[in-house]
Amino acid sequence: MNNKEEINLYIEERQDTLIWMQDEVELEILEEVVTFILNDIKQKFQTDILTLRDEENQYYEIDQIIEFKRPHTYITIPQRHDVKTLAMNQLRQNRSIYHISNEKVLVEKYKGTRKVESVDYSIAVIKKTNQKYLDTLKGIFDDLLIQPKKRNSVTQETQQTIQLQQNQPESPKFGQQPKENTSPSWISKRALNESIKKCELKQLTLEDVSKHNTSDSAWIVINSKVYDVTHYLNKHPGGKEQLMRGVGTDGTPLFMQHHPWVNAHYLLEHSQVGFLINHK
Ligand code: HEM
Repeated sequence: MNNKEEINLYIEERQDTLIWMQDEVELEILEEVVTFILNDIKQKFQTDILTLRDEENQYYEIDQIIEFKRPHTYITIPQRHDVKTLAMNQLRQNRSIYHISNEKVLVEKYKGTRKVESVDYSIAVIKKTNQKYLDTLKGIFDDLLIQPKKRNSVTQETQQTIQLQQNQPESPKFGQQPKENTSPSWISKRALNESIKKCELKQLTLEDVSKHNTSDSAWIVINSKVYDVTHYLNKHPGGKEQLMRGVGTDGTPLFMQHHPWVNAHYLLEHSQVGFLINHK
């Protein structure tokens, strides 16, 4: 007998639940539906980059969520602290349930416990919408990046853009060296990430840092670099409370007092939000 499978995606007041019958729906279709939902989230929150993690704070790519059937995936947007991810046991106001088959998706939308909408999408429409989103993205990339030496065909380029989009951003675990990008591509994913990151790193004052002094948004300065350690708090080997002592401040002296041998930048490179500048 076949069982029901379920995946939940969470961001702010929103919960998207995918339900399908085990072994009846092709993985490729599930991936299209997850992509469809994530594209919608990207548009609503006006961002190109989403980060996906499970309850253990482990990072995932879209295809991995499906492959490993992560039941709960939390979506965050790097450096957007106005977008909160609610705790698991908190009720979400906006819930959509996607009942998926190989031909169509029935979406039921709820506000609280009240059902407000029920829509049918054919898989073809979902694929088309995803493709449209990619084309828009491709347009933006084309404007931004150096063109490939040889363009083979539109489909191949689109395929590469799919890879770029789905692999964004790189997903190392805290404390782990990110894997080198070895896949051939007309623009190195790493170079792209780095250029995006460089643009995003801000010049910050101690006053800016002091505003992020809670466990919901915890910034710390170590050696003139500002890191967002919100997600490292529960991973800090010395405990959350110890790390909180330095949050919102230049934590370099405390850091050096306890463990001058620890390479903070290696551990927190991907959580850097900027550089400390002297104000006045
Ligand atoms: C600035 C505020 C901080 C304080 C007060 C603090 C304090 C501590 C304390 C008391 C320990 C336990 C040492 C022991 O077990 O004997 C510890 C361990 C550790 N902390 Fe921190 N810490 C701070 C910031 C950080 C930051 C920003 C990082 C990292 C990126 C970090 C990474 C570590 C690591 C890796 C250990 C384990 C060290 C080892 O096993 O040798 N800490 N910390």
